[in-house]
Amino acid sequence: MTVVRLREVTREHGQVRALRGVSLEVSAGELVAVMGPSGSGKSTLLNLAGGLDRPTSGNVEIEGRDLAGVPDLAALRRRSVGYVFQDLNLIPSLTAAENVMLPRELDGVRSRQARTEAMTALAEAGAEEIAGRFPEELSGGQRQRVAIARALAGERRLLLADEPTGALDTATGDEILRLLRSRCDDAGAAVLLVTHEPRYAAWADRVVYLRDGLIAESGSVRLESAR
Ligand SMILES: Nc1ncnc2c1ncn2[C@@H]1O[C@H](COP(=O)(O)OP(=O)(O)OP(=O)(O)O)[C@@H](O)[C@H]1O
Repeated sequence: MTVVRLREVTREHGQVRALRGVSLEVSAGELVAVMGPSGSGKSTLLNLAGGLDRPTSGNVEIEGRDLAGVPDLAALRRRSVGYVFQDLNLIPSLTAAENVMLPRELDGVRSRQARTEAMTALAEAGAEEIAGRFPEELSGGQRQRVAIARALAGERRLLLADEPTGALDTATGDEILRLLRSRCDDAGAAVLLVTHEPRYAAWADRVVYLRDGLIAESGSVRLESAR
């Protein structure tokens, strides 16, 4: 089953053509790595795939729904899409658990259930013991785990991760990749992962290389030895 489908998507910012006609499908259970030089359009692609931005032309479907026809994109995003971006957007006045709960509560999930889900997701991300702490009390790696937990809570079908391993050490980066991978394998999520690191791309089923806003190359990987 296709979870996200982009058809001939372009995105222009004035004179800048960030994407120039990209078609891509990611199925349930599939992890696709997006690589390419700085400015090649990787973040733009992720933003469009998750409905955070709209294409100049072409269309994007999430779970069979064309986003152009969705009246409440924010609700669809909260329900179906988990994001882990580099600036993690954790809310400083909320604890780790409350940060994870917030999108679920906005979506109408009762507080008690949202908390249970948050604790499960934090445990999965290896961050259970910091549930009650505030972002400023956490290390970079711990904040990253909270952001991952927030993306995982509520069993969203599409996970978008823009360099989620950022400045983390290799062991923590590997752990995060293992987590994303198991979401694909065990829960049937579709994952789009932007990374500069071949080490992490090796966890993907497929790697898409962007260059100047176009897919320059696409191929399957299964470098078992890297895992
Ligand atoms: N809001 C914007 N306004 C103007 N230009 C933009 C905007 N967003 C992106 N661009 C331009 O679109 C192109 C693609 O940017 P994008 O951030 O998608 O690339 P990237 O591959 O993710 O880069 P990096 O690896 O540095 O994050 C770049 O030339 C960038 O300057």
